Order: sequence, then structure tokens, then C-alpha cells
Amino acid sequence: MSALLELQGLVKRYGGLTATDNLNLTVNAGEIHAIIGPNGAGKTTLIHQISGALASDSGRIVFAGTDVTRVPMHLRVQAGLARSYQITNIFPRFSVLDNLALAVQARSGSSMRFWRPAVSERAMFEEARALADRVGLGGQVDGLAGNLAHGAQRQLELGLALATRPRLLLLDEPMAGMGHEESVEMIPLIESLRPEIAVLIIEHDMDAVFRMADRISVLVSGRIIATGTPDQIRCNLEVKKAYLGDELEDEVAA
Ligand SMILES: Nc1ncnc2c1ncn2[C@@H]1O[C@H](COP(=O)(O)OP(=O)(O)OP(=O)(O)O)[C@@H](O)[C@H]1O
Repeated sequence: MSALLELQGLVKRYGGLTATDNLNLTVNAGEIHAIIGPNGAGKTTLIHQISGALASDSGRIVFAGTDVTRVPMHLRVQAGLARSYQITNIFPRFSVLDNLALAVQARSGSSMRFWRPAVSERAMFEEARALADRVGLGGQVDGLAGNLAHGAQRQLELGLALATRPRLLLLDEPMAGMGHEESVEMIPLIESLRPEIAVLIIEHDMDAVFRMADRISVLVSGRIIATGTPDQIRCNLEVKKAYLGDELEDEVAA
């Protein structure tokens, strides 16, 4: 597998606190790579740095062979590095289909081409419909986005991110606030992105992480202490000592 994203010696400081501490990480094309770690380990900070929402103090972020460390967020999105939400927000009073169509238009539109639509309206809605099907909302395209259940809204956010045609999707706790049934629907959806789209996911639901991930990296105090397959991480003594311990044995009994 080839490296799609490489983080080299990445650092982020908040005053005297080093939240990302000389961090190295590789995400391969087409893999689902999960980052787990205790509260305050630096997971959200890291996702912000990769997406471009937060500037890094030092180190390099290389995406698809290009150094994007100083590249603004919208250009990272155009290059195929997208984050689930915060790319396009849901318009609650628009239908599911219209939300997706707008996201398609946002991707294909360009300020240099404002005098004519970048894609025909028909093509735009066809793509929006295909995206709705892909994220399991094919039966709800006419409903208002604001009326969707919580889990379905997360599915729509995923659809909006897919409208950017990412090569790497950053997912920050996609199952947060979901009930068991909603999580169970989300897992195959994320798995279905592979191998076309690589996924870097932060998720507290250990059961979901250990089911889905090809590889897991464990983040403690801003440093990756281990990277490996779910089985390797499950058996890693340093990981058990530093973080997972009994919690992992209870939740992810092999
Ligand atoms: N804007 C900020 N200013 C100062 N310190 C911050 C800021 N954001 C985060 N921190 C600190 O940086 C460290 C890493 O925080 P971060 O939110 O990235 O961790 P996390 O692993 O995502 O935590 P959680 O699992 O609880 O969401 C923590 O000690 C946190 O208190």
C-alpha cells in the first residue's frame, strides 16, 4: 500500500502545552485508519491540523506527495483532503436532495465561471441522488434536512463530504450521540468507502473502531505510542499499560 498522508515531526503548542508532540503518522491509500487515545491526548487538535483549521508550529503534512502544511483548508479540500462536517454545513430548511445538490455545485463551481453553471442542473441532481443512495438516505431525499433523526443527519454530513470527491476523509467521532441501531448502520457505510477513499477516524466507540479499522494508532500526550492492526493493538502491552487496560479487554473481547 502506498502512503497517501504523511505527518512528519508535527508539533502544535497551546502556550506552554504541547498538544501535538513531534508526531509521525502514515495513512495508506484506501485504508481505514483509526486514532484512539484518552481524553486530552490531542486527537481533535491533530484532525484540525490535518484539515487546515489549525496551523502547525512545525513539522510537515504531506498529502498525495505534496507538502500541504501551509496550504489553506479550502485548497486541501480541492486536493481531496476533506473533513466530514465543517466543510459544508447542513441547511435544515432545505431538503436532503437540495443540500447534496448544493454541495455538488460548491465543488464543481468556480468563481471564474460564475456566468454559467459549472455542471448542468440535471447532472447536479443526478449526482446528489446517487450520493443520497450511497449514504443510505435514498428514501428520504424529499424530507427537510432539519427533520432528519440524529443518525441520518450524520449520514447526510457524510454525503456532503463525499460530494467534495475526497481521497482521504477525516471523520471526527461520526458515531457521537448515536444509539446502538444508528451506529450499526454507520459502520458498513464507512466500510463501503474503502478502497476508493481512505478514512482517518477518531471514534470513542471502541467496538466500532476494532471492527472497522485496518490499522489503529494510539495517541497519548500528543505522541503516537503504537500503530498496528486491531489484533496487534489489542495485544500491545505498552498500549494496555498506557491507555486501554481493562477497558479494552471488557469492550473488545477477541
Ligand atoms: N484552544 C486550546 N487552548 C489551550 N489548550 C487547548 C486548546 N484546545 C485543546 N487544548 C488542550 O490540548 C490538549 C489536547 O486536546 P484535544 O481536544 O486535542 O484532545 P482530544 O484527544 O481530542 O480530547 P477528547 O477525547 O477529550 O476530545 C488538552 O490538554 C486540551 O486541554
